[in-house]
Amino acid sequence: EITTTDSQLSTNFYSKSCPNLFSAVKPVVKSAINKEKRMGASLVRLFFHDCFVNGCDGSILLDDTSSFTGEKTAIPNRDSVRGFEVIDDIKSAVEKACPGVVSCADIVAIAARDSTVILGGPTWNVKLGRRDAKTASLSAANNGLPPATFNLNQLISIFNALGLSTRDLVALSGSHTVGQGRCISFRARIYNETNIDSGFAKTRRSKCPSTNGTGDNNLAPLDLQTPTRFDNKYFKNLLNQKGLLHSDQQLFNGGSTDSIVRTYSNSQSTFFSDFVTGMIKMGDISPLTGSKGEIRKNCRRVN
Ligand code: HEM
Ligand SMILES: [Ca+2]
Ligand SMILES: [Ca+2]
Repeated sequence: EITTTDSQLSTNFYSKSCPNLFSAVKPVVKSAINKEKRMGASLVRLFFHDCFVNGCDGSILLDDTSSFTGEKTAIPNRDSVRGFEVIDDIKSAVEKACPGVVSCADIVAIAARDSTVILGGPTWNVKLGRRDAKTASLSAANNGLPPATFNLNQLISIFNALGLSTRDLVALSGSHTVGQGRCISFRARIYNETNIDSGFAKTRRSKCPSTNGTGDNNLAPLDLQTPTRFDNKYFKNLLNQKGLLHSDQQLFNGGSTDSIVRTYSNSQSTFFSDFVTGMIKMGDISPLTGSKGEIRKNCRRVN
């Protein structure tokens, strides 16, 4: 099932209605990353976790209320996805510049791009014109986001179902060149798997106890070399069996994606160019356009 449209999104969507949009967003992203480098990674991930669940519609931003359960408590998101306060700060700046015009879904897309650039990655023109969902789905978030336990075929399938290719899967996974994972996400890998560098496993075990429930939230960098720099070191790690997540190492484990990982490890520019292609395709997943959805006033609730 292909859910991407050759969308009605366009890079100049707000050029008349909000000419200063990009200059309103960027300094807020910049100052958030200056405060905490990891936030850049968190904002890139927020875009992924929005787009994979009913499309890039800002659904992930909706807070739970007494009468509504959104996506924030889904297993892949709870105690893990972050950056909501930064999105609020960006929204405030954007509302000041152009009240009632720019969707929260588009703000997430721009923040992901700006974060990538600030951390040293490639730039691209962000397609815009998404509108905000009036609903969110806990079950869709639980079912639509890939867990780190997936094998290569499962990863390929979940990406293909959204119109993203195997090459997009590998390129987009390259965003694990930045950010952190919790012990609970990589415990089984560092204790039970054999396709892992033994010294690397030993280092990671020192802060991630083997007992379930102990140290679950202890963090480790997804890229052991340059965790705050957007580069191709993640792929070099995979060649050395130093992927932190099971799903990372699946991309270089004797299967069909080995050659793509090798290509990216040898050519950062090829990685960057495929990453941009992947981010634009991911951003095209079933947007709400025209009169669908709304422009939220507050990204955390429907109007
Ligand atoms: C291919 C399937 C993927 C799986 C199984 C996966 C899984 C994960 C897991 C388990 C974590 C650590 C979460 C935690 O322990 O709290 C993580 C972090 C992260 N993921 Fe993925 N991911 C995938 C694809 C992607 C994609 C496509 C992107 C973006 C385009 C992305 C961006 C990130 C970033 C930047 C972080 C670090 C976030 C932070 O430090 O706050 N991931 N991912
Ligand atoms: Ca969504
Ligand atoms: Ca890196």
